[in-house]
Amino acid sequence: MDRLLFIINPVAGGGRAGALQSQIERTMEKNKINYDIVLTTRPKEAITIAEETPHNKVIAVGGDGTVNEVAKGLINRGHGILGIIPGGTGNDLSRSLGISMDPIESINAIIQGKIIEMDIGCANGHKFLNIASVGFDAEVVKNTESIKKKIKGKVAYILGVILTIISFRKKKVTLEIDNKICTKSLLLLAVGNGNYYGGGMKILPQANINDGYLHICLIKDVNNLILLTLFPTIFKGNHIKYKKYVEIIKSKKISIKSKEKMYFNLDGELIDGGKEINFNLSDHKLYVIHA
Ligand SMILES: Nc1ncnc2c1ncn2[C@@H]1O[C@H](COP(=O)(O)OP(=O)(O)OP(=O)(O)O)[C@@H](O)[C@H]1O
Repeated sequence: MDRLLFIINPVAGGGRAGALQSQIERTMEKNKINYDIVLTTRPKEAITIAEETPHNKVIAVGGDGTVNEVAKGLINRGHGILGIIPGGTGNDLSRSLGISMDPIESINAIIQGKIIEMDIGCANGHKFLNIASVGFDAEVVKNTESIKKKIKGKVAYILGVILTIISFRKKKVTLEIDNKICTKSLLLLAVGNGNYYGGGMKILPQANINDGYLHICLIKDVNNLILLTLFPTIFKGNHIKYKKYVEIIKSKKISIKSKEKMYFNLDGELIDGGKEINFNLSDHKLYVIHA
């Protein structure tokens, strides 16, 4: 078996990922697997570590932020296999890959090493693995970022959602999906390969990480009362039953244009998209260890 590299973010999940180190060491030694461990010391360091290491299998131990950084390093490098031991707050990509939240099971999945070739999405040229979105939820990310400076954890997400419901203004946009053009008043547009975002919300229940399509959820302009009814149903993916407000599509290419500047959420990171955002699939794939 290849020598494994575990990149542990000691602050992810409020220290939960750091606490997994001894369990990883014990399991690797018991199974006589060669491994190395490195602990990140600052944000974004995992990108450089993954990009420059000679190890073929690189395991991210942390939350979605850590996983994205390790994936970015491997994509920049052009080869390598990503493994994940969930240790963060959200762990949305792990959920989409069916990786267990139980450390014993996720470490065992690394040892078994079943590999899947994962699609990589692009939004205005920025690569993403899980979900990119525009509208209400991108605004939630923006509001949650400022709240997180004062309050950590799930409470920050909940407060971010409440603040966004109060302040959000819906957007009139022009969409082009598979060469069909339409104008819509939009609450949100989510595009992706994974199913979950925002710490466990099943926004794209139909998405598949390796089917060669981008999956799209379009939620039309609704009033706050319907939004409050619809919102809780997203956690289990039941929002798709509300066909009057929710449209589910799959496509290879989609673009969104607006008269106003738009921000988009790219796997949890907020990016200025200008007045036009183009989504497509990259020609490259990422090898990932799954459950
Ligand atoms: N040693 C470190 N000190 C501070 N931040 C770090 C360190 N190492 C990595 N980071 C940063 O920690 C951030 C959060 O990591 P991650 O998403 O994996 O954990 P999380 O607990 O799920 O976080 P969040 O709740 O913010 O989503 C990442 O953006 C990463 O760049």
